Amino acid sequence: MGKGRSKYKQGLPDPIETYHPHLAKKRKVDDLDDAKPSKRTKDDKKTKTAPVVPEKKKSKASAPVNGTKQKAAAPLSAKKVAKDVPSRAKTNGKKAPVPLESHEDSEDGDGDEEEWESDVGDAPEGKLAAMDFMDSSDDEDELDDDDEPDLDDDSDGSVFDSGDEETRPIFSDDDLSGSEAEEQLTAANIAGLTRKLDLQIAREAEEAEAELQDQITTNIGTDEVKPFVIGAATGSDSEEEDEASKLSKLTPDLALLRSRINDVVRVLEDFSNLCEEGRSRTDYTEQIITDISAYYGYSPYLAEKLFHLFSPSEALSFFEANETPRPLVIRTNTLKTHRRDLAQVLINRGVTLEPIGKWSKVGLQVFESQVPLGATPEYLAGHYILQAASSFLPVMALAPQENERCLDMAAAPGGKTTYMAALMKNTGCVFANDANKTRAKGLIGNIHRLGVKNTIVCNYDAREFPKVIGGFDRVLLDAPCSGTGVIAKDASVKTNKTEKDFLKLPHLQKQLLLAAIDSVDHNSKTGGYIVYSTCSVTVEENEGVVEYALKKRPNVKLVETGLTFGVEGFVSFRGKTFNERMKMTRRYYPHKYNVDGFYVAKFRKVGPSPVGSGNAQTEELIEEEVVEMDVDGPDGEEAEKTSGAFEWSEDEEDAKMIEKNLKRYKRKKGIDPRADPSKAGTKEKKKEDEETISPAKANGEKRGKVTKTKGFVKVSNDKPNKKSK
Ligand SMILES: C[S@@+](CC[C@H](N)C(=O)[O-])C[C@H]1O[C@@H](n2cnc3c(N)ncnc32)[C@H](O)[C@@H]1O
Repeated sequence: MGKGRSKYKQGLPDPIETYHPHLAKKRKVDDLDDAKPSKRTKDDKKTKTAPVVPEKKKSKASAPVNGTKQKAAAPLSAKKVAKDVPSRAKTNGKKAPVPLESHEDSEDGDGDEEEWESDVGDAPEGKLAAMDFMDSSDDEDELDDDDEPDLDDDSDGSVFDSGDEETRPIFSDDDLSGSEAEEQLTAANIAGLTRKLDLQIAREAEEAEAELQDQITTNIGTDEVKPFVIGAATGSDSEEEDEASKLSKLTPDLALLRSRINDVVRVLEDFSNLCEEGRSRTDYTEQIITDISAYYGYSPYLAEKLFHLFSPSEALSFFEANETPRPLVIRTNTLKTHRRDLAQVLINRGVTLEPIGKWSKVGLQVFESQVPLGATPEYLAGHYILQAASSFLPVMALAPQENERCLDMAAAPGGKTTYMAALMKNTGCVFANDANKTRAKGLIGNIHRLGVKNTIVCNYDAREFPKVIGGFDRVLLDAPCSGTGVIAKDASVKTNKTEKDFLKLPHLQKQLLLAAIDSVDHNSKTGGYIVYSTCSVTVEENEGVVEYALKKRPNVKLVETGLTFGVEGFVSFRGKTFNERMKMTRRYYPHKYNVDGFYVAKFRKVGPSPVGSGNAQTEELIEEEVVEMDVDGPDGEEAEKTSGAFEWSEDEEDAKMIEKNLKRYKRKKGIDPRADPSKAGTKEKKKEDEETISPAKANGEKRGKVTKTKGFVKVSNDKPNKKSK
């Protein structure tokens, strides 16, 4: 059976709210087994026979576990371990060409097409033409400047959970003619869904059994047991032990490592009761970061950065979720078909699928398929695109309207551009830009295949906007990023992102965001919005960038994204305080929603950009302003003042506030505030902050007086706007 014909089963995704160490321990070893049958006996045996901690170690702090004394696993040097021994992540064979993996990728992520190509290679002869449409984004080109971040590292695609069994979503009103059709569809799908349910029930039974076994063998759940998890303070008790310790550094016992990770989580979450005498929280935290780094194969630097985003148990859920692929999702191209029709055709071809959830009317989650989805006649005809569910979100937040003029600043390979065009029903105009020429070619391929007719592709460094062209109604900046949200898809992120990347990328992102803001027409009758998104979960690439933009451009304000789910953005993080409105931004996590990690922020431009802005690349970055805020910490008075300075709590206060801030800004820049006749904010149109993001509604929304496609004319930035609409 060729790869393309393999079944790629997709279990029903379960959002994991909280990590249960005692459950996961067993599951983890099973995962290892699944991935590498040859390891099965060994690991399995170890889990069942080895105690959580070896019994030899003698220490006052050790507590009896199942009648034995616990022994701490030797502390491991993560770097050493990562170098010398196969980590858990490496042993699970994720890099092996597993059909499930290749099908998990989506077209709007880097390198996705490469994997699909191999599928097509195995497809029947007549379908080989599919390669023409799919060889678009396997290129690894970078921007010319060596010092620029690696532009091709961003794998933007990710996919979304369709929801749990109880709340199985139904097809939306717009694409179902009636309940009869739905019934037919469900009946046709029933075999696949039943199989899926059976698998889930079996898995739950297995987990329950594992939990029972676990409690028997380790006494986890018995509160009196204090885990002894950190190496003895005085060092080893014997030579024999030293040897054992050395050996374990070379060949870490994954089950033991795992066990210690679980134990440390327990300690950190109930520190006063479970901590060992003389050990600080920092000791435990350092230990768990070292262990996570070794167990999952992350650089210690990144493991630490990611660990601190969550509570200890949630962090573990996050790392765990990164070990499993997200579900495969396709987006119906409503320019060519309806979701119901597409679903029916694909079901007839042997595809098991269902709508991804009530929040989307165009997404279908695929559980199983008899055919390569990148080579069906419907695919070739552009009836759908393989697209991560999380990739829908920024476009839904942007909510482009018919006849508007929109810019997608970093567009290749075009998953979001083509969705924008579909929401706009091929009216108005979308400028789809990407700095990478080769990737831009892939963008053109997708645009053609999906029948998009309102889009102009261009190839600029987006920091050159709005010098290239400005005055847009809406701008999407799906920024190049570190990809810490898509580790399940690209495990190389675990080790190849350095501290330097987390300085360079935010710098670029800030420049791009300023350019995005400056490219929007604040006088737009229907729009005036900017959406910033990344497939990264780090604060410096998200809230840090947004905060910077708010400070640099007091003429924008954060507004609700309109997205119906997602965790609120941080208003404070490890001593940094952000604008209060930051909670309007949305964070998405794999362990929480079974989507790739993502971030979405929406701004409304309420006044003109500062005179003289217009080339974000050359504009000086005022990092100090952000740093200034940090020093006082979250509760500092100064921080309050600073953050409040750019905050609009009441709409009616906007005009005054904007004017004041603009004057202050101009004075700071040495510009006479009276030189600019435009009164910031006074012409602000009355608009709802909360936009409806339902694509159907977006498509059907009442429009202003905008008529046809606006011409490809240079509109000077924020000058009294005379462009013809
Ligand atoms: C996250 S991907 C975009 C994915 C795309 N929005 C989609 O949905 O298919 C980021 C893109 O930014 C592009 N890029 C990087 N630096 C850029 C720059 N300075 N100007 C414009 N595009 C840039 C990269 O080539 C890459 O295609």
